[in-house]
Amino acid sequence: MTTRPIRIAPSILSADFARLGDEVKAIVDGGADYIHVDVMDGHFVPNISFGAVVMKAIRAVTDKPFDVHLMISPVDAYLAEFAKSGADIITVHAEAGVHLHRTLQAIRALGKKAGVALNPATPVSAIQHVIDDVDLVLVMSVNPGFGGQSFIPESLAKLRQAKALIGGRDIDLEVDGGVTANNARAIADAGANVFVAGSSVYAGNDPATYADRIAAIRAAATGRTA
Ligand SMILES: O=C(CO)[C@H](O)[C@H](O)COP(=O)(O)O
Ligand SMILES: [Fe+2]
Repeated sequence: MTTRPIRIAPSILSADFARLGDEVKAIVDGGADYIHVDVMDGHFVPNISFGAVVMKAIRAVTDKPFDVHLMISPVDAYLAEFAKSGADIITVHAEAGVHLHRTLQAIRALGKKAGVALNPATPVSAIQHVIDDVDLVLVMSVNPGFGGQSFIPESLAKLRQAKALIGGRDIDLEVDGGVTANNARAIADAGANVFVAGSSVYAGNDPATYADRIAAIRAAATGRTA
């Protein structure tokens, strides 16, 4: 199991968008460590979500770090806008452009933490030569584009490989897709320390349930009983 602090990052993709500010506040009150913001362009992934304008509007609700997952290609032209609109961690996909090294440097030059995401079919070796240019590695455990999908079991082996590549570096290992209290222990054992959870936190959109769901994932990930 990882020795890095466990962070729970609920994805607002499954929030009730008609009450988005309240939904963000509710997960903060429920114990979220990060706010995971899924930006989809209808080109890199087959779905469109929202952009920097919406993210900026919810930035005022909390001081918690915004963990922004950009499923955009090409992405470089949008980095400054997301940085200015309140992102703390900006994660781009390794598959989204041919100049990944330049993109990661651009994120750091904006004063933000740089993350790199891997689709399920992309090998860990794709980021071997940029590992010293990132603050976070995101292993997609579903094909990106939609919330509510099932965790791909092969992701556990991939997380172990990513953890081995990270070694002793100061880099977070994030898992995204199909994360629940039932698989969080195995995921933590594979080396992840940042857990994105959309539908398993927001299902039913009842704010009264969020704290228990976040606590259950955290307890499973840390090996405690909820
Ligand atoms: O990046 C994503 C999808 O592309 C989402 O962050 C992810 O799917 C979270 O949703 P869920 O926990 O419901 O799987
Ligand atoms: Fe995501």
